[in-house]
Amino acid sequence: MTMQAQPSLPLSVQAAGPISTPTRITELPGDLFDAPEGSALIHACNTQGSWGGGIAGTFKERYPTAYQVYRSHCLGLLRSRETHKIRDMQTHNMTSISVQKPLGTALIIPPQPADSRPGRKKHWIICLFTSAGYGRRVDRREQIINHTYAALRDLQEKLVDLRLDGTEPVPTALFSCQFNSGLFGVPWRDTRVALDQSGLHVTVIYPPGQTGKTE
Ligand SMILES: Nc1ncnc2c1ncn2[C@@H]1O[C@H](COP(=O)(O)OP(=O)(O)OC[C@H]2O[C@H](OP(=O)(O)O)[C@H](O)[C@@H]2O)[C@@H](O)[C@H]1O
Repeated sequence: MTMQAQPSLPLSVQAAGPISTPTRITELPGDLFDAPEGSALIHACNTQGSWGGGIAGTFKERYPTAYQVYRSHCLGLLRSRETHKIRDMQTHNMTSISVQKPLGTALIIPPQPADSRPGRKKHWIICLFTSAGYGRRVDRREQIINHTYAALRDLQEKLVDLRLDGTEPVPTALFSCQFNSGLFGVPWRDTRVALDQSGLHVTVIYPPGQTGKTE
């Protein structure tokens, strides 16, 4: 199945508009890896440098060089921490927490020449660092949601910088899976709210038979 990005909505990084702006998110059944050549595939990552199960395992198998870029990025930051301001889900007050880098950020990996295979499309890969741990050590749901908002803000800023830089090609469109909703155990509707509020134009692909949330 060949999927088209939202043709009337070229990739553009919009300032996060008011909540009432029309959603820029489309959900379609299919296979994320069928996304058009040159588009970016977004998935949720841990900060330990592991793409093990779930869709990450497929990313690792299809893009082994990109996986090494992701892993080196994580290992280089394992001893770095930074302070994040987050909203306490109970008191709704802003509070500061110390988190391990690169939690709450995005990593944009251009197509890696060594990952090219005959007949396979070249894709950018975007890692959203939404949980430090994985498996039994996965972060709590509210932490993952907080880091998702932060990582989407960081992605928006990095896409603006990429476009302003002008010396490098940019992803032709943004595609994602229903990230956080599998092994990270966060209901898709919660992540979808963060995605709606990010102001990004994203086509979300979900396996046929899994429910999407179409507008
Ligand atoms: N081809 C395809 N096309 C479209 N959608 C596809 C698909 N294949 C699967 N999906 C769906 O994509 C969503 C994400 O579900 P996932 O469980 O994979 O990821 P997640 O974001 O919840 O969690 C991240 C952690 O899981 C990983 O593995 P490890 O922890 O390392 O073992 C990472 O490394 C992180 O740590 C689910 O809706 C799947 O149905």
